[in-house]
Formats: sequence, structure tokens, C-alpha cells
Amino acid sequence: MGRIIAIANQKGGVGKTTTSINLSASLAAKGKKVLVIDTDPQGNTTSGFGIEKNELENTIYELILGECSIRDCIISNIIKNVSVVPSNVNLAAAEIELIGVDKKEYILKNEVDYVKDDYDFIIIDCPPSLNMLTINSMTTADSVLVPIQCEYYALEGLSQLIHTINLVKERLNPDLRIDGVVFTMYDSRTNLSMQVVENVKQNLNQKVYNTLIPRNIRLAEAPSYGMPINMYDPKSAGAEAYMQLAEEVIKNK
Ligand SMILES: Nc1ncnc2c1ncn2[C@@H]1O[C@H](COP(=O)(O)OP(=O)(O)OP(=O)(O)O)[C@@H](O)[C@H]1O
Ligand SMILES: [Mg+2]
Repeated sequence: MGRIIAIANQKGGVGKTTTSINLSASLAAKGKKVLVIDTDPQGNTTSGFGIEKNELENTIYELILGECSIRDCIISNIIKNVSVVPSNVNLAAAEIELIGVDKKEYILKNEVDYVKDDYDFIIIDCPPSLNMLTINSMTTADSVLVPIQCEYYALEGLSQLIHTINLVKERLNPDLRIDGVVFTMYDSRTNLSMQVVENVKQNLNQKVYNTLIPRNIRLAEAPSYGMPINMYDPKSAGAEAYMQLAEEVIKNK
């Protein structure tokens, strides 16, 4: 049965999508079957895998509205061992269209239940907010992986995120746990990065992954070629880091 990990932090631009794409591709390179679910109307995970996001008949939007089933919107093996539930800007309207819908917190979970035995890992990229899509992702997930950018305001908003995770756990998904924290855009040349890591370790009583994702220009370039880093530049520091993270995630059962 697949392990379902939501990649979440309501802070924007911390590396959720970069981690979703490259952790998934690295797990796949290690022989794991992976489904990536894009729940962000920005659709960056979708386009990051080279999918033309505005020409899709079925996306997570249709799935959330009950207009298609999950199998109708999965794009299979976009790269070897990676399948994608795509998203695009249409999803931005879902929040409003869900007003008054019964049990709307469980829509994604009910669909993922049909396919979770088909995969070793299901990775859900969350939008930068604590909205109904993020709640759906957390209701679906076994655990939440929190990317934290190595910058001065890193801790800001984390208590709110943890509060949300705890609320979902209490009311919607009793088995939900925090998988761990992963530091992104780490710059070994600056004291700031080191300080952020130390600060978070001291103040946040959570598992911290040993892998530090470096700030690496190749990671920023890869999406414009529609490729994960291990295809775009497998020898880059970014590719190596995400491979190492994948290994840690596999061990962190
Ligand atoms: N390790 C890294 N090194 C260099 N650039 C990075 C790295 N990680 C992410 N980036 C770049 O930083 C920007 C934000 O990253 P990303 O889109 O992954 O964050 P996000 O948390 O998904 O953002 P959003 O909250 O908008 O969904 C992107 O331009 C991305 O290419
Ligand atoms: Mg994103």
C-alpha cells in the first residue's frame, strides 16, 4: 500500500513544488512507483513534468467537483515510474464551488483510496495556503513533509501550520503525522543558512531530515525544460541532494 506524503507549507516559494517533483523523480529512479498529485492552481508540478497544463480534459479540478474519477485524470508514466494527477488555473474556482458540499474535506481521500495500492508513494504538492485543497491533502495523507527555506523568516507561520495539522488530525484524519522538515535553498557559504537550521532544530520539536537541499541554479532551470533534476542534470548538486533525500524518505517509515 502506498505511503501518502503531503508536501505543505503555506508560506510561498519555500520549495514545495521543487521538492514534490524531484523527490518523486528520485524515488522513481530508485525503482519506486510514484503518483504525484498537483493540488495547486499554479500547476507548477504539472508543467515541471513537461505536461501542457492548459490543454487537459480531466484535472484535479474535475476530480474535486466529482465530474471525473481519479483514474480518468491520471497521466501515466510521464517519466518511468511517475504518474501525475495534473492541475491548472481552473482549480482556483474549486474552493467556491465546494461551498455547501457535504464531506468536502474527504473528496480527494475517497478518490485516492481507489488507487493507493497501485503505488509505493503518493506525493501531494500543496498550494501556498491553508485552504480546502490543503485540508483535502492532509486528510488524504499519512504524513506531512514540510520544506523550510533557509532564510530569516523561516519559522514564521510554522506554528500555524502545525496547528492546522493537529486540527486535521483531531477532526478528520487521526493517523496523520508530521513526516519531517527538510531544509531547502541551503547556502553553505552563509552563516544565515546554518543559523536557520540550528534555530529550527531548537525551536521545532520535529524530525529534521539530514539532507540539506542546496541552493542550486540547475534546480531552478529544470522546470523550464519540463524535466526533473535527475534527467536535466543528474550530476548537479541538486540532483544528488534529492537522491539522498529519497533514500532518507524510504528509510523513514
Ligand atoms: N534548491 C533550490 N535552489 C535554487 N532555486 C530553487 C531551489 N528550490 C526552489 N528554487 C526556486 O525557487 C522558486 C520557488 O520554488 P518552488 O516553486 O519549489 O516553491 P513553492 O513552495 O512550491 O512555491 P509556491 O508556494 O508558489 O507553490 C522557484 O523559482 C524554484 O525554481
Ligand atoms: Mg508550488
